[in-house]
Amino acid sequence: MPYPNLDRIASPADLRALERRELGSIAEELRAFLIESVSKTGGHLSSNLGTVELTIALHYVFDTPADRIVWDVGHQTYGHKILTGRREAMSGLRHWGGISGFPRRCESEYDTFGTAHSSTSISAALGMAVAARDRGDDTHAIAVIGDGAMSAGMAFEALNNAGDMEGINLLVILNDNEMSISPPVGALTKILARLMSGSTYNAARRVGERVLGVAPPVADFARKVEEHVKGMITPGTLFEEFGFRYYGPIDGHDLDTLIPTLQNLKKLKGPQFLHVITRKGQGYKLAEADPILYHGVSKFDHTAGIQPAKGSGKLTYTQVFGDWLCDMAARDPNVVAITPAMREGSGLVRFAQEYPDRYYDVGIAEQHALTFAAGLACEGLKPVVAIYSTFLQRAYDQLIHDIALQNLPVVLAIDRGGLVGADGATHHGAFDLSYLACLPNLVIMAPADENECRQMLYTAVRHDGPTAVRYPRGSGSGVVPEREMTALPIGKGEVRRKGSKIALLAFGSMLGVALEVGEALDATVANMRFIKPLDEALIAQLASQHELLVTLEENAVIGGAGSEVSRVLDALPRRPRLLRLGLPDRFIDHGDQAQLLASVGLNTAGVLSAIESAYPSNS
Ligand SMILES: Cc1ncc(C[n+]2csc(CCOP(=O)(O)OP(=O)(O)O)c2C)c(N)n1
Ligand SMILES: CC(=O)[C@@H](O)[C@H](O)COP(=O)(O)O
Ligand SMILES: [Mg+2]
Repeated sequence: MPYPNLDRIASPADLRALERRELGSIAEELRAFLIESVSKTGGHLSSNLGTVELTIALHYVFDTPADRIVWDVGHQTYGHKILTGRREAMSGLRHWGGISGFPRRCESEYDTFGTAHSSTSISAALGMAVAARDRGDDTHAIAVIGDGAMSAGMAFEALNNAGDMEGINLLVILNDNEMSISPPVGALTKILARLMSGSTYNAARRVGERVLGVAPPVADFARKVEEHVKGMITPGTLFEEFGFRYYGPIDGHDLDTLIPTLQNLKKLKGPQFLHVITRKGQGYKLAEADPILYHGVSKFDHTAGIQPAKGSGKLTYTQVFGDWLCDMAARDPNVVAITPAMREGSGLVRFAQEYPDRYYDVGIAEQHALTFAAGLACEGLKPVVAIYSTFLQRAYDQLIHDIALQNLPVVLAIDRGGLVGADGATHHGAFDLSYLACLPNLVIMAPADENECRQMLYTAVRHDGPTAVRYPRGSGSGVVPEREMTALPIGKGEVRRKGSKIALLAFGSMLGVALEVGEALDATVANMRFIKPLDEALIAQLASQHELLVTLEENAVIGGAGSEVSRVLDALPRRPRLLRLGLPDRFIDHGDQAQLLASVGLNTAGVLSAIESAYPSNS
């Protein structure tokens, strides 16, 4: 499809050289390009369609990159990437060697701050605004944050800090589309809904029209907005109480409102808060109708839209978890489930429908999710927190201080353990075994197949103390879980293949590779199952019978399961050689999961070659 207007934009400077009336056609083409491009690469679609006009308006009004735009989460930055010289690169979005799906400082000077985990934008923009003030320059820092991301404690910590700051050019733009990935939850959602409901929104729009229609000088703008918006329309909004001047809500798809509003706000000093209303999926009917389905997509035909998956016949680990949870809830009325805003991704849709009174979506609030679970556990409930490995990083102190230290029976169902693929470095579950293994009281399991996942979850819920079951993104080898649930003996692994000289100790997802390597080398293969407590007796037995032990894990090699095996070996009278294989000490980019595993040597060929180097066949 031709994009004659977009073709003229190689950078925001080209955009700023245009007449305002020309921007409408840029928006139209940008939106069409986004749909075409994302349908070929996959990626986050709904949020990007919703921020087309806002992106154009920001780069048109502000002097980027000197003025800093910090995009919260950053999943809505495709338009920004296209307008900042990366249109060609969109064909490699989220693919091996291609550009990231999130802003990255190393990718462009316009990417002022790396994001992907939510709710960091106000803090980062505040830091930039304070630095600019202290340098004595007049640049602006703008945080663009969604209504979902706004629910996190960190966003409010930043507001609290910023609202008390003198002389800063900070603008927070709340991009309110009344959606997180799924519908937003909590009291803030209700406050925002009140701000934009019926008479308030319409009255605000009329104020905007009057004020902007006469293009008043800035002081007049500020005074009128204060009189009308503050005095008449939204007395004492939450954000004003935090020390911000609140403006809006305004229509985030109307360039004729957005641009003069931003131009006026640019002239004001101090913390400003602009409430913008957008629609997730705007301009693509299918995404407007189902913004959840189009939040994050694989390649699809954009004319036909996303079709029901044909299905590989294999269950994903997420589905295994979701099915287990429903079965478990049917058996045990004390089981409750918690998600920090990841209902779909964590496999909780069915549970939410079948057990609405036992389902808690707490918003993007991982820290709270864990402490909330701890409170429930204190009262005899059996909370299961469904959480991605990468987002659990947010709640580390809560895990230590509120759960592990008090030995509370909270089950962590940790999804996306290991390399996740296209989301890349920000989202890989690369560290959980390292940061969990050092915690007293915690039992940590990693299933080697789908049935083991179900049985481990059951083992976890039966255990009277904190537990973690860590499983990867996607499906396993296709093992169908048994309906029967049987608790595993805690801290016991199993030998899956007997060989000689070399023993492979596989943790979780690495068992398949270990078995292939075992066949090739006639090596012993153990499915270790537990990272904590480790099966020390099994390790001692393998140590006594083999010359080389090889640990395999899809986790940072530093501090992971292999390190724990090493500690066990230290205590033995005879210590065989140990080769620890896992993720290297660097951040790993985006790409296809199998490609990424191969790139770090965690496929069969890579493991064979590492063993050959460490223990040449003739040695
Ligand atoms: C700390 C953290 N938790 C969860 C997520 C997963 N996540 C990505 S986008 C998103 C929804 C964000 O909603 P909002 O900020 O309103 O943006 P929208 O998708 O509506 O554009 C969530 C929960 C995340 N990126 N970071
Ligand atoms: C931006 C973000 O954090 C989520 O949308 C994430 O990309 C979802 O990942 P999954 O596709 O693995 O559920
Ligand atoms: Mg939103």
